[in-house]
Amino acid sequence: MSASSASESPCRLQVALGSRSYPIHIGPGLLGDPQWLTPHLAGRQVMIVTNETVAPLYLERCRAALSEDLEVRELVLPDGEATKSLEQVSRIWDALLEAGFNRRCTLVALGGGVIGDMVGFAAACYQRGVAFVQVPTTLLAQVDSSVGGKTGVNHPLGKNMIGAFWQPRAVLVDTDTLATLPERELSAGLAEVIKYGLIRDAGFLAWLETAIPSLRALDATSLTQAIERSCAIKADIVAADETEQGVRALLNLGHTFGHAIEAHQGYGAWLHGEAVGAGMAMAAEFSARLGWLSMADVERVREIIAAAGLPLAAPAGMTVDDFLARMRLDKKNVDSRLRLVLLHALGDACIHDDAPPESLAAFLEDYPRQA
Ligand SMILES: NC(=O)c1ccc[n+]([C@@H]2O[C@H](COP(=O)([O-])OP(=O)(O)OC[C@H]3O[C@@H](n4cnc5c(N)ncnc54)[C@H](O)[C@@H]3O)[C@@H](O)[C@H]2O)c1
Ligand SMILES: O=C(O)C(=O)C[C@@H](O)[C@H](O)[C@H](O)COP(=O)(O)O
Ligand SMILES: [Zn+2]
Repeated sequence: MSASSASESPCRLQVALGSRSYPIHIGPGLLGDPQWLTPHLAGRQVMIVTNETVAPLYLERCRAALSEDLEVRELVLPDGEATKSLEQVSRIWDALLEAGFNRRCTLVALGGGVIGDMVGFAAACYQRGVAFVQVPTTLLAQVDSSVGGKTGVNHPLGKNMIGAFWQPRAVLVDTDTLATLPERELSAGLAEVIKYGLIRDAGFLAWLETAIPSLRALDATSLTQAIERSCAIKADIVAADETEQGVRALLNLGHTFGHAIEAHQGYGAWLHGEAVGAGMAMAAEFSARLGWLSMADVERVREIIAAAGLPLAAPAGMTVDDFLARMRLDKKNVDSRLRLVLLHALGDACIHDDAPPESLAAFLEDYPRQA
């Protein structure tokens, strides 16, 4: 993407949560410009937390947006989904205490969803809760993880099992950062973009069917359109149901299967977006088995997932029991009833806890595995 003037006015969305709200700013050149970050600082103590891949690319630019009179610290964590752990979150708490940071400090999460989820959780717990700002640098984080306040870490037995709902003060999406994103990570981000079309917006899905090549080619206009529409849908759903008592669970389309794949394969072997891509193909096909979706619609789902460069088949060797054991731990489940997000049409998702267990087991048995 081309860098443009930071004075260009970015898109501004709002996440409205009862009496509170926070902005999502989307545009090029936000990172190095003080006008976006400074208004959201709680006090003078600021800690930028990033990782070893993002630091050499963007830490200096982010640091430059903070004036000299602030007390700024930096913490660079290791990279990777396997590091999304309590151990790394503890390092954030250690650094905050060693710096003598108090309740008026602000954490800045500079990076992808792994950094955002961990920094948000560190902020939720430090001295019972401090301010944080999301500065997402992957497509996935810009369209999904930076918005909505789900924070946390993985457990060997399941994804995001330890965490808290803790909302950021603001989300600053600098679209210029996508220029350095590896192709595989861009595809992973597209999984969550496609998800929004599938659950809420058939028109957006139809647009994506034609726009996937330009999105994969990093066309700035198409990317900005996709990010804005994705964030608007997510902001709307989170505003309606902040803590996932109902409609927010729709954002989990493909995740019941996807999280099982990620945990079973070992965190990082499959990217989150890849697992969600295959998981959405599985959810579409299971919806068709139960008679809720036509095979023509399933084919459209499979085509767009494949066009985005995402896998369709489940991992080789992952058995029905491997799936079911992980799926039984899913956070959406109520008592012992397994809940799934399924499609009734493209653009219309529903939460189901009534799928016959024997149909699910038979479906998992039949679903194609990678060679
Ligand atoms: N909280 C939520 O609502 C939510 C939503 C979706 C996903 N998630 C979580 O987010 C995580 C996945 O996020 P992700 O896909 O961003 O993964 P990630 O954070 O691991 O980032 C992907 C890779 O890209 C690198 N990177 C980041 N920005 C870059 C840039 N601009 N240029 C080059 N490289 C860059 C990272 O260092 C990493 O290697 C998962 O843990 C998932 O569970 C959370
Ligand atoms: O924001 C949400 O709500 C989501 O479900 C978004 C998902 O894309 C994301 O992967 C989320 O972290 C999954 O949440 P979980 O509660 O299933 O762990
Ligand atoms: Zn997700």
